[in-house]
Amino acid sequence: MKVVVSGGGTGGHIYPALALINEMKKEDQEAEFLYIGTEKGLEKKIVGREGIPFQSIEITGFKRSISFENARTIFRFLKGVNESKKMLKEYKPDVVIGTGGYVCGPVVYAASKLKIPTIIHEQNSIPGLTNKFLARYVDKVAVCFEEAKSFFPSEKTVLTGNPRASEVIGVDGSKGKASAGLHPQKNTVLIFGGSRGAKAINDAVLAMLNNLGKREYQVLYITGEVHYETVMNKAKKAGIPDNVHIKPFIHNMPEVLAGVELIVSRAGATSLAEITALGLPSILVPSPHVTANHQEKNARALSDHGAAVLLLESELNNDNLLKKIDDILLNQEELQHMQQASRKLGMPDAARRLSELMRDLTNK
Ligand SMILES: CC(=O)N[C@H]1[C@@H](OP(=O)(O)OP(=O)(O)OC[C@H]2O[C@@H](n3ccc(=O)[nH]c3=O)[C@H](O)[C@@H]2O)O[C@H](CO)[C@@H](O)[C@@H]1O
Repeated sequence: MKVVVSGGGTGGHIYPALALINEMKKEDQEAEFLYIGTEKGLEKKIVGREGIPFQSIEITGFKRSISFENARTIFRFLKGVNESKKMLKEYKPDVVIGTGGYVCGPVVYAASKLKIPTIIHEQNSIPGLTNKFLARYVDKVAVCFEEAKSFFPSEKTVLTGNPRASEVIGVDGSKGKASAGLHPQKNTVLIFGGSRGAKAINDAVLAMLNNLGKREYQVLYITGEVHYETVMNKAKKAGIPDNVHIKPFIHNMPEVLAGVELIVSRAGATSLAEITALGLPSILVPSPHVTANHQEKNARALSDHGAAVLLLESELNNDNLLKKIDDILLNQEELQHMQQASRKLGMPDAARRLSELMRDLTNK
């Protein structure tokens, strides 16, 4: 089977695509893949590391106001459709899947016009612009939240979950701890702001560095590549405690997640799929800068069930973040209670479900 995968911009769209590819490779060693992304998104670097053939098109997102830039975006979309058609005619895939981000717009649209079977995968509880646009052209829509179903035509929409959930299961967490230089036995809180980092979380962590140093537990703190230098300069001035480990980005996230006890993060849908698959408690600070405030809705799907504590960015500061970490990590009963609630929401067989949907569509 030949598969074209397209999705990009941020990790939340790329890692599910890679997890699906890994599952399909396990099921069918002959399966072949082509990833279509952009040069500018995180996908070029991340997909490149996996040794998956990668081709790029040029595309940008729509601005909310009518502008000259939008006219250029429409021009780039049409150009992207033509480029995609050429790539698809040459590669001749059996199926094309889009996992979100602007780039999959022209790729999946072109595939549907060429009558190639198409699927989109929507990770969030509220869909993004590109998937809303593509929904009418594709054969199937795979979603991860019950709530997302209402945005798509019911006859083609299927709840599969996020394939990245399957990827974190059965992984050796002690390897993750060792790779990050962490103590093997100490309880650990992992703090990160999605795949690109978040300034609001970084500011709160920098302000509590000193107090974190007084704790028995240890901290793995991921700043996001673009924030790393600034954070390190400030952290060095404040003094970095021995139990706090700071990194720009982590490439073996499944191993690391499997080794920690508590998460502090944004509420990106792919991170949440990983967290619930592992039954990890979390403190979620949804980004207020996303379409239709979808991260808050994602976060509430966990906090309403006692699996996570919701902390709005408007209320975030070093004192209440540290207190919430202490309340969970230093209270075994609360920790276990949240672990159970989180695990109940996990969909660890998502990769198989999505892969099955792809096969059904191609009859292979
Ligand atoms: C600002 C924005 O538009 N964010 C969106 C983006 O978030 P973002 O890209 O931040 O997505 P998620 O938090 O859902 O996923 C991040 C992914 O990156 C991985 N990771 C993260 C840090 C790291 O150092 N190493 C690493 O591998 C995580 O394990 C996870 O697999 O896509 C999500 C999924 O559609 C959406 O819900 C988010 O709203």
